[in-house]
Amino acid sequence: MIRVSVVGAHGRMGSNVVSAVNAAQDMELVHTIDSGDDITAITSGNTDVAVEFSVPSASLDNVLALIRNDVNVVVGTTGWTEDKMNRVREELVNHPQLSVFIAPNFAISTVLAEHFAAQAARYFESAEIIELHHPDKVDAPSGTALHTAHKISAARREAGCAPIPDNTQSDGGSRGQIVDDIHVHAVRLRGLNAHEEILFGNAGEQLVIRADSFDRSSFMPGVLLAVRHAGKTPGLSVGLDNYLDL
Ligand SMILES: NC(=O)C1=CN([C@@H]2O[C@H](COP(=O)(O)OP(=O)(O)OC[C@H]3O[C@@H](n4cnc5c(N)ncnc54)[C@H](OP(=O)(O)O)[C@@H]3O)[C@@H](O)[C@H]2O)C=CC1
Ligand SMILES: O=C(O)C1=N[C@H](C(=O)O)C[C@H](O)C1
Repeated sequence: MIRVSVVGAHGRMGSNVVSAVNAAQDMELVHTIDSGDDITAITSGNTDVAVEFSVPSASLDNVLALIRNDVNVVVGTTGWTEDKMNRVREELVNHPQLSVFIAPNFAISTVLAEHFAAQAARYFESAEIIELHHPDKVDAPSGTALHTAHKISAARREAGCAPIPDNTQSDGGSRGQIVDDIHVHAVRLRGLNAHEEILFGNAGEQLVIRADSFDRSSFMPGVLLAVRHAGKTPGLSVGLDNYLDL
């Protein structure tokens, strides 16, 4: 049995993870932790893998505390910068057997959309991203959109693409945030869950790649897959595509 603890367990994602772990034949739920609880209760003595879905401002400290207690971590929380990931890498030097896995998105539809977008990126003059989410989300743009923008940009750089054309002369904020040269637009609308559209354009043609997570159950197979991989590839890794034969 894989012993699993959940951080952010009462949240929208954490509560789904608790149910998914309870339903998995090969997993046993140990600790459930939220804000105000003592995360150091999660140790290698009681837990093989901690799943962390909290808030961007707390996630790094939670992950560092779990590493110090020799626990593998699967992270779904957003807000990961290169600086924060470097802190994790530093901490892992003293725990070389551990794995920390961060996934900007655990839904297969979105992981594939991002993969296909990276493949398409070099064939188009223009690329923009629209992400659409429920209005209770605290961060914008989404972690997924940031990750997708970086992947598209990397693919375009590698292919030597020309800069994306844009003759905007004045912008009151309506052109979105520029992330690694890609314009990213965020919509917050009651009724939505998590959605992403990647738009590519050439003269006379357009390709739209769209992924829709209508329900948080869409993230659970990816979370369980990551839990089952935990500890097998020591160090920090990012993205569910690491575990898919793409
Ligand atoms: N990677 C992916 O596939 C997905 C990622 N996400 C991301 O996951 C994160 C959580 O989203 P969501 O579940 O909707 O958010 P919620 O606000 O519903 O849940 C957050 C939970 O974290 C808890 N929490 C807050 N601070 C701490 C802390 N210091 N230590 C431990 N727990 C804490 C909260 O507890 P309390 O209420 O007591 O403060 C709450 O239970 C977000 O960053 C979101 O973007 C979401 C969906 C999919
Ligand atoms: O907050 C959410 O809901 C989601 N957050 C993640 C993100 O910011 O990319 C993943 C998914 O889009 C749902």
